[in-house]
Formats: sequence, C-alpha cells, structure tokens
Amino acid sequence: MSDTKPVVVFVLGPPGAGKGTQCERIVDTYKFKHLSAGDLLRAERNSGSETAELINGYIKEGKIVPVAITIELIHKAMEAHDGNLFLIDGFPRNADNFDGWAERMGDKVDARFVLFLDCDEETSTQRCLQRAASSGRVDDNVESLKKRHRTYEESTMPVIDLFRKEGMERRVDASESIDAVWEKVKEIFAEAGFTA
Ligand SMILES: Nc1ncnc2c1ncn2[C@@H]1O[C@H](COP(=O)(O)OP(=O)(O)OP(=O)(O)O)[C@@H](O)[C@H]1O
Ligand SMILES: Nc1ccn([C@@H]2O[C@H](COP(=O)(O)O)[C@@H](O)[C@H]2O)c(=O)n1
Repeated sequence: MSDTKPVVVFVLGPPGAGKGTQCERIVDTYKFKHLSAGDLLRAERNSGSETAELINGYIKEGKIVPVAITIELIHKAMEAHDGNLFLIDGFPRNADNFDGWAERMGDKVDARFVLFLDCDEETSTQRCLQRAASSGRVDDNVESLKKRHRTYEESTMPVIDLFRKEGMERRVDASESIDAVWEKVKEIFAEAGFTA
C-alpha cells in the first residue's frame, strides 16, 4: 500500500451480475487493483489453512463468512499491493461485513462509492449456470444459487440500501450486454473524477 490513504470503490450486486467481468475492464482502464472477496476466500480455502474447512462450508451454503476472516484477507492483499486504488468486489455483503469494515478500516481508507450492478434473479441464475461449465465452482448450481440469492436479498440488499442513504450507491442495469454495462460504468468513473 502507498503512503497516501488508499482509495476504495466497492462493487456489489447479485451472483453472476457481471461484477468480475466489469472489474477486469476497470482494472485495465483505470489501473485499480481488483480484490474479489470471493476469490480471496476460495484461495484461502484451497490453501488448506486452518480456516479452509469452515470457509468451504459457508461457500457451499451460500452464507457469508465471519468478517474477521475476510477482512484479514483483504487487508493482507492491500498491504501487498504497491498502489493506491482498490476495487473491492463482493464486499461488504452483510451487516457483519459492513460493521467490521467500519471498525477496522473505516478511517484508514477513502471509500468513494459503491458500484451496484443490478439484475434480476433469472438473468443472474442463467449466467451462473452457463459459467458453471468452466468455473469449477462448488456453488454454481441451482441449489446453491437459490441459497445465494436468499442471502443476497436478506443480507446484501440492506447494506446496499444503507450506502444509497449515504449517497454512495451508483446503480447500473447489469441485465444489458457487457459492452452496454461498460459504457455506464465508464460514465460513473468519469463523474467520480477517474481518468483512463
Ligand atoms: N452483461 C452481461 N451479459 C451477459 N453475460 C454476462 C454479462 N456480464 C457477465 N456475463 C457472464 O456471466 C457470467 C458471470 O459473470 P461474472 O463472473 O463477472 O459475475 P459476478 O457478478 O462476478 O459473479 P459472482 O458474484 O457469482 O462471482 C460469466 O460467464 C460472464 O461472462
Ligand atoms: N464478502 C464475502 C464475499 C463472498 N463470500 C463467500 O464466497 C461466496 C462466493 O462469492 P462470490 O462473490 O465469488 O460470488 C459467497 O457466496 C460467500 O459464501 C463471503 O462469505 N463474504
């Protein structure tokens, strides 16, 4: 991490909304470091560490891992990066994530806005099921997706509502094509003062 306060943009939305897809383009264009909470948790699970089994259970059930574990992974990844712009994807996902971040990181970073990629459950499910052929993910199946959607509605939407009330939410209709979504995302980053 550089000496100046890290700038953070959060990326939220239902499973398969296209968060990772748009993050790749944001990284290429605006030179952010992309930190996906889901990717960090899957890597930790695959490392066979003492929390691996616990993390796997949460992922299979579409539940949210306790924040202490997730923040530790995000913080370590931020420390390891020699730059100032961070795109934190899939976090904060529930009140525990939100409160844990506020407590541990809130005053250490400059959180600019939340990119909310929004699409309906049917679109989201179809995208994840198509991705299943290549993703190898234990949770890209109908049963896990139902659970992930319930978690999204019950736990993540209230967090997005909180950000909206704070004027930090920037919503994009993610049911459009990848290129159409990208055009809207670029407008949001330009309005926030980021240059390509
Ligand atoms: N706008 C889009 N239109 C059609 N397909 C898309 C669009 N955006 C992403 N996809 C495809 O949908 C699948 C899910 O996209 P992606 O992995 O980016 O979603 P995500 O929001 O990061 O998912 P998760 O939260 O489950 O990790 C991928 O196969 C991707 O290629
Ligand atoms: N803040 C988070 C983010 C993710 N998880 C767990 O990982 C699963 C996959 O997340 P994706 O963002 O890659 O879809 C998710 O269903 C959770 O089980 C988490 O616990 N906390």
